[in-house]
Amino acid sequence: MKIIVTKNDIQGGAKAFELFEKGIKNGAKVLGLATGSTPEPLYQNWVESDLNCNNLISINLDEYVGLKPDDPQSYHYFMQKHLFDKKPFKKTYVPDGTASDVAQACKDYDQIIKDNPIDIQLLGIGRNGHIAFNEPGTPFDIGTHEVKLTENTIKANSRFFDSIDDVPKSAICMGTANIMQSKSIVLMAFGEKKAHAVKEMIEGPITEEVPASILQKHPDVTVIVDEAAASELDDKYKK
Ligand SMILES: N[C@@H]1[C@@H](O)[C@H](O)[C@@H](COP(=O)(O)O)O[C@@H]1O
Repeated sequence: MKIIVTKNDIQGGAKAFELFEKGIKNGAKVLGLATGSTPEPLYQNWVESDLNCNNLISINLDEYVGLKPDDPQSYHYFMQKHLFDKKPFKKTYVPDGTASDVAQACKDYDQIIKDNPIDIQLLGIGRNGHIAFNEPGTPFDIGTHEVKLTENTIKANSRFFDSIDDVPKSAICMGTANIMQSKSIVLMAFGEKKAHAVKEMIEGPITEEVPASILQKHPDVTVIVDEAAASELDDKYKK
């Protein structure tokens, strides 16, 4: 894993954008994209840039079950607002949280990923080490699936909702196996609340209890962390 430590999230977002821009200029066509507060500085750099996205395909990691695309808390809405409205892509995919047959929607999403292998996958990380919504204990070898969100995640994500009761209880999300098939991965983490998860991901054992730890096995991962998120890391990673 390549670790880049930046002063803060603004610099981290700029660095992540540099990596995406370079990758796209070198031929990356399919991007795996993520939501949450972490990628916002990246998307801000993106929309302010002159990067043309007309030939790009995006495949998002996850979506809440039950939220319509025009629901302001949905990940569809987030992506439109932060990126796609300002930078139109050739095609964008986000899991269908309103599908009547969720199992079929998951299979369809696996097929989309198979047909469009991801060149660069963007990830954030949850405080418990989750990636996308792959919670601790999720098998490493599964594809897109419906996941019941843990109380920790519901609590952490309730900051985006009026009340904790409004947070959906489940989501459709790419599996760890889908993520590991991406050619390259850029993971961003900012703030001291992520410091422990970052340490476990990089220095801890590879275990399904820390979903992000599987990334130690991927040949091309860049981790962009600010000083706060890097604070628990061994000094040798901070150079
Ligand atoms: N499904 C998302 C993840 O993809 C994201 O990485 C995580 C962290 O969110 P944030 O970046 O807001 O800390 O939150 C959610 O659970």
